[in-house]
Amino acid sequence: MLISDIRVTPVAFRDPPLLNAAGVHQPWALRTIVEVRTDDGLSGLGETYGDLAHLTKVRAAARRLAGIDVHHHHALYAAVAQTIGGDVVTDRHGLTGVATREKTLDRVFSPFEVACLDIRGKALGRPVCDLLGGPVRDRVPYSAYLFYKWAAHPGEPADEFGAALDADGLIAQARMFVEEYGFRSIKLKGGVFPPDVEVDAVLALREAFPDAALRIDPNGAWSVPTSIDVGRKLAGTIDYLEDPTLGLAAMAEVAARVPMPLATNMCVVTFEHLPAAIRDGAVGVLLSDHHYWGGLVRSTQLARLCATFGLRLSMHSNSHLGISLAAMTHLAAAVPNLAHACDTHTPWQARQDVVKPGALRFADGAVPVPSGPGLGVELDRDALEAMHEQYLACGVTERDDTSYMRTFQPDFSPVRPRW
Ligand SMILES: O=C([O-])C(=O)C[C@H](O)[C@@H](O)C(=O)[O-]
Repeated sequence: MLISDIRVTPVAFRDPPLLNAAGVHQPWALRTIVEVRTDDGLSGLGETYGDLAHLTKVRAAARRLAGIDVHHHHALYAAVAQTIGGDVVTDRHGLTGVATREKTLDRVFSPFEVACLDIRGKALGRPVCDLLGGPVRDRVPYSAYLFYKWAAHPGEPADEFGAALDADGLIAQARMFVEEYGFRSIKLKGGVFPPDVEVDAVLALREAFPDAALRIDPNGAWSVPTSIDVGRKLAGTIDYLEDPTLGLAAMAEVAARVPMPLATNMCVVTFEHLPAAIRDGAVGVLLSDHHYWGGLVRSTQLARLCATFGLRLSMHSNSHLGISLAAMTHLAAAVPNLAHACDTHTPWQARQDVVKPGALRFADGAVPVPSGPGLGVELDRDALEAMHEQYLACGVTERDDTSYMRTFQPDFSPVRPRW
């Protein structure tokens, strides 16, 4: 089963005006859809980030992968590595060289790996989770993801979500998602308003949803003292405090002084970051994400390392479509030590998708693992074309707007803590 052809299609879809520590979501979210075809007529799907810098790397890699056997994960990884180059630079977390290169490589490799697993599953007539060790759960719990939100992007008509700029607005937003999707876990994207306002919002959510698992994530917007203060005020209220502050050293300082574990998708984003994080006790919960941990197989390896070193595991998400939701669900189904409901942006994004409806649905806050072969989702080619047209027309693409990219890539950092 040799790769014969790869099609890379950037798409854009409407994104509501969600507020976070780095600013506001743009009217358009960008993604890249990867279709891998083999010489024996099978095809598989992958999905990844859509900013121009990343898309350019994905396109360059796609040109080099013809002739590789879809079973040969290591050969695929090596071929993608050749297209990435070997720049050694310091990343924003002060870690050098290998980590930065590996981070780029893993991000570019991921959609190709997922597409190859989709093909291998289809060839065997088995779901992708069977290729990852088999399911340990047949439905994957997800979390409602609350954002402070403006009613509409400037100049645009109001959307169906409405505004949420205070505790009452967030509670209404949570009710909407809990009623429609059955979520039992709720995450608040914070770092927008003064910390005490956000503490009060979380306490209000606790009162409104006494049985829900709660978490808050300000994406590093708080100083060490503020993070400690917030952590202490939320003792007994949240399951974990996600990325309260920036960098491993600051996280370790906070972790030693708050009663709940700290979680991250910002200061541990590649395997090279793990030793120092474990040594310093900076993190208690790791948010995995196959889009940047190098695909599904490497994410199961990460899960094993977390089990070995006593880190709990949750799952991060960015604005995404159904191919990613399917991949996330297969991965989560096959990871025994996943301890928390996974993040997803689907409720914000489900109005338009590149996959045909039906295979993915939420029931009681969870997505049943698709049972069809491979990822179990089918490309809607008309929708793909329409969303590609939107990409060409939306104007974000030519700017390669990095502030836009920062909002959607998992390890963006505000320059310094804001509060
Ligand atoms: O930690 C997180 O959940 C994220 O970084 C996810 C997104 O980037 C989120 O902040 C967003 O959508 O703006």
